[in-house]
Amino acid sequence: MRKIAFLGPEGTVTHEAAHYFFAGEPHQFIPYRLIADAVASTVADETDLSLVPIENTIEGSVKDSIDLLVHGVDLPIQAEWDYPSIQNLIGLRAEYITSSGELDLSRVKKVFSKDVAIAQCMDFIKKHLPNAELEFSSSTAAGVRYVKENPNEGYAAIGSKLATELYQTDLLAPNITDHSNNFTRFLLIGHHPPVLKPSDEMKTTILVTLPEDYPGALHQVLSAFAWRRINLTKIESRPTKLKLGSYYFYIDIKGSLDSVLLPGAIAEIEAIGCLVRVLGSYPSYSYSQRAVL
Ligand SMILES: O=C(O)C(=O)C[C@]1(C(=O)O)C=C[C@@H](O)C=C1
Repeated sequence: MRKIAFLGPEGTVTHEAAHYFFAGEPHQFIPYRLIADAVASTVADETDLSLVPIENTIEGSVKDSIDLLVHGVDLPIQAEWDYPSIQNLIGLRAEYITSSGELDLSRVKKVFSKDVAIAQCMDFIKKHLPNAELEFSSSTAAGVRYVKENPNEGYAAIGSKLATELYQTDLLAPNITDHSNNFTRFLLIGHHPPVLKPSDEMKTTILVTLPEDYPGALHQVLSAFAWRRINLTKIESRPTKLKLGSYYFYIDIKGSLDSVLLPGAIAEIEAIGCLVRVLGSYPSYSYSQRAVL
């Protein structure tokens, strides 16, 4: 049975996404306290693969995950998929019920959740939780578990429906993200390729470090893809962490590394002195597709 590492404890959005895409397959999902710990378990071969959030509709890139892929480890991307990130306000209902039987959210004193999840719900927080301090937890489910363990404090958490059930808490307000179309893209990384359904869409992710003192290098990189009509779906710069002002580019490309044109584009940008590292060439799945056979 394949072991899949994820950001725990049980009940995170990552855990929900893992269940959804591997439904019906006998996988063992193993929770870790941090994304870095999950990925380290895959590096150490204690788990076969790690599932990590990489990008969100509202918040953009999950920078910790990108930096891990780039600086921390050398694990190839095996697949990506999109999963709806539905956040809910969770707590112990009895704490917020007035004598007339109404739910009074102005009594919430503190809200716990992962930074990314709090950022996804800022409109709701501003409007409905005027007296709540915000406190980051290591994951959404860690926040929900903490609220359950600390009753009568006026605490609430932002997290998944799965966490509400697992930690026997109440849904104080469902679906509170700023936009209903809130998706998170997850990457499955590791050396052991999973058995997956073929997908109509393949993607390739590369890291490009530009040569120094080469004016217009980024323009040349982009034009190597443009004139071949290769579609870039994402380009993001991140610091190399080696020197102030030094960046690499994280580029998602539509298409497989086996396609006719992509190797030529990569060779062209290497020829001008760019360093290119391929992070993976893999199937991409939307929410309506499931990845297992
Ligand atoms: O904390 C969780 O529940 C996670 O799975 C992590 C994470 C993230 O950091 O992007 C994943 C998806 C959600 O958008 C919010 C949080």
